[in-house]
Amino acid sequence: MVSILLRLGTRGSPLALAQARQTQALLAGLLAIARERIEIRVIKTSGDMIRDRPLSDVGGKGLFTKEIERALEDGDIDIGVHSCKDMPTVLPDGLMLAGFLEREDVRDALIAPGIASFAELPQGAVVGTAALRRQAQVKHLRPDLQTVLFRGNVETRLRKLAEGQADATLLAVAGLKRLGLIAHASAILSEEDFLPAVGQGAICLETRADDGETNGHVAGIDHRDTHLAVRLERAFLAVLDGSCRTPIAGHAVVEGDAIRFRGLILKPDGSQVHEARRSGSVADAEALGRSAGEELRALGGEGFFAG
Ligand SMILES: NCc1[nH]cc(CCC(=O)O)c1CC(=O)O
Repeated sequence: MVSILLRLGTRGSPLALAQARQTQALLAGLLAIARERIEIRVIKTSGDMIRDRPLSDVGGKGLFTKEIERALEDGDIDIGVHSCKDMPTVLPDGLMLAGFLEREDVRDALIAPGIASFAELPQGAVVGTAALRRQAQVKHLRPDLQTVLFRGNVETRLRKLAEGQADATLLAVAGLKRLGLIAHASAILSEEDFLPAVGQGAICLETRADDGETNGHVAGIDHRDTHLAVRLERAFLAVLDGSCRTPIAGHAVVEGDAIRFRGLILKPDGSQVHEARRSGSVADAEALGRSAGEELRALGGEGFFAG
């Protein structure tokens, strides 16, 4: 009988399971641990159960992570596998993000049957999206388009589109690829027009800070460039997300020891956008992120920030 060495906790959605299997394969491959010694445990989160409201109305961040973090704290699992995009900027005491898997494509895709590009969407077309960021970006580029709430996992949104609940939807390329559904994409949207959410396309591995053995394993599969980029992006987000109830986008790219970043805040109706850019050394990644966040916080002004 093989005794379990590592227990991975993940949501039960098909995407979350694909991410856990990818983590399991990397741990098995890079660390030469038998796959049977790495267990995947499915943990339902409140985000999976609340289906009918925008996540921003029910407390937003943390809904996909809280129950997994509790299992980590209770010692029921050793590693929480999360979409980095769904991860709050402040973690519970005693937990840490020990590593990141190599990032997938960070961009958003347009799914619109019979249409080949965003520009081709007819006047007044209806775009289904759950993310405030995507809604604001759609409205910024095309004030004539309508947006409707489109929640649920990737498969649910594709079904709603097929049922005619909207003319188009936007989904992360990363999720579509991991699910083998990228063929549904009508077009990949440019980062210039649709800057992704902080952490988009990256998988992060959360552990107990004092679990040296597990942290050693995770360090062995950690992807350096993804780790540095996401650290910058999350430092940027941390400056803004406490005070700012407005759409935020940001993406950092590492090249050797250099890192560059572009971040945005938008009004939810897309009528106004503020941008910050930074470049520097990877040694300063988090400081660069914070300073970009502070620049936007200072620019924000009326309409961007909650009282
Ligand atoms: N907000 C839901 C969510 N969280 C992570 C992904 C997949 C993309 C990723 O790994 O960043 C998605 C779906 C989507 O935005 O299309």
